[in-house]
Amino acid sequence: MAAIGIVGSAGRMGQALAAAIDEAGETRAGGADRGDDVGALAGKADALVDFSTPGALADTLDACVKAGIPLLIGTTGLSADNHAAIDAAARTIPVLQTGNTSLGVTMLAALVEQAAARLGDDWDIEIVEMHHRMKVDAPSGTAILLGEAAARGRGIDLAAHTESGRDCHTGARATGAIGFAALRGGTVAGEHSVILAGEQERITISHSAENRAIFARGAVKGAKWLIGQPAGRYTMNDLLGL
Ligand SMILES: NC(=O)C1=CN([C@@H]2O[C@H](COP(=O)(O)OP(=O)(O)OC[C@H]3O[C@@H](n4cnc5c(N)ncnc54)[C@H](OP(=O)(O)O)[C@@H]3O)[C@@H](O)[C@H]2O)C=CC1
Ligand SMILES: O=C(O)C1=N[C@H](C(=O)O)C[C@H](O)C1
Repeated sequence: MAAIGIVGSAGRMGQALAAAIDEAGETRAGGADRGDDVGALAGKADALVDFSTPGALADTLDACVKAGIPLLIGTTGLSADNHAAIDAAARTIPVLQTGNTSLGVTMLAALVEQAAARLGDDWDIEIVEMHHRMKVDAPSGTAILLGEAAARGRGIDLAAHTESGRDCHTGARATGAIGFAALRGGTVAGEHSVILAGEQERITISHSAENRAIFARGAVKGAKWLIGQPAGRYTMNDLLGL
C-alpha cells in the first residue's frame, strides 16, 4: 500500500484525488495547501501528487528531492522556469509531469501523433478545448500536450508553429501552423477536439471528460508506478508503455 500526499488538497482535483486514493485501497499521507509545510508532508509520504498552482511547484520539487520521493505533477500553466526546475529535480528523483492523467487523452495524443505524421502540412491542425468557468490557464495543459503530439508527428517545433488567441485582422493561416482555441463556461470537466482540416475533407478526434474521477484515477496509478522507478522525467506514455 502506498502513502500518497496531496499538494492542493482542498481544491477540486485534490478532493477528487483523495476519493481515488481511497477507492484504490491506497493510503492518504495527508495534504498541503497554501501556507502549509510541504516538506513535512513529503517526510511522511511515499510519493506526492500535485494539483495546485505553478507558483507552488519550486517548493514541492525541493521537498521531494530532500525526502527522496517521487512526484507526479498534474498542475498546468507551467512556465519555462517550471520545466527547467522539473528537469533539474528529475536528475535525483522520478518525476511524471503531464497536462492530463486520463487514459483516454493519452490514447488521443498517440492517435494525433500518428495522423500528423501521415498527413502532410496541407492538412491544417486546430485544437479546440472547453473547460469550466473557474479554469485560470489557457490553452489547457491537455491542448498543449496534444499540440506537442501533433508537432512530434510532423517533426516540427511547436512553439515556432503555434497560432493562438486569433483576433482582429490576423492575416491568413500560416502553412503548417498548429492552432489553439479555448472556450470557458459552466462546469465542463474537459472537452478537447483535434481537427485536421484538408481539402474538402476533415477529421475530428475528440475526448470528453465526464468528471474529474478519470484524472484522479490516472494520477493514483501514476504515483504508484513512479514509486520504484529510477530518477528521471516521465510522461503517461511511459506508464502505459506507449
Ligand atoms: N493533469 C491533469 O490531468 C489535470 C490537471 N489539472 C490542473 O490541476 C490544477 C488544479 O486544478 P483544480 O483542482 O481544478 O484547481 P483548484 O483551484 O480547485 O485547486 C488548487 C488548489 O491548490 C491550492 N494552492 C494554492 N497555492 C498553493 C500552494 N502554494 N501550495 C499548495 N496548494 C496551493 C489552492 O488553494 P487556494 O484556493 O488557497 O489558492 C487550491 O486549493 C490546475 O492547474 C489544473 O489545470 C486539473 C485536472 C486534471
Ligand atoms: O483545469 C482543469 O479542470 C483541467 N485541467 C487540465 C488541463 O489544463 O488540460 C486537464 C483537464 O482538462 C481539466
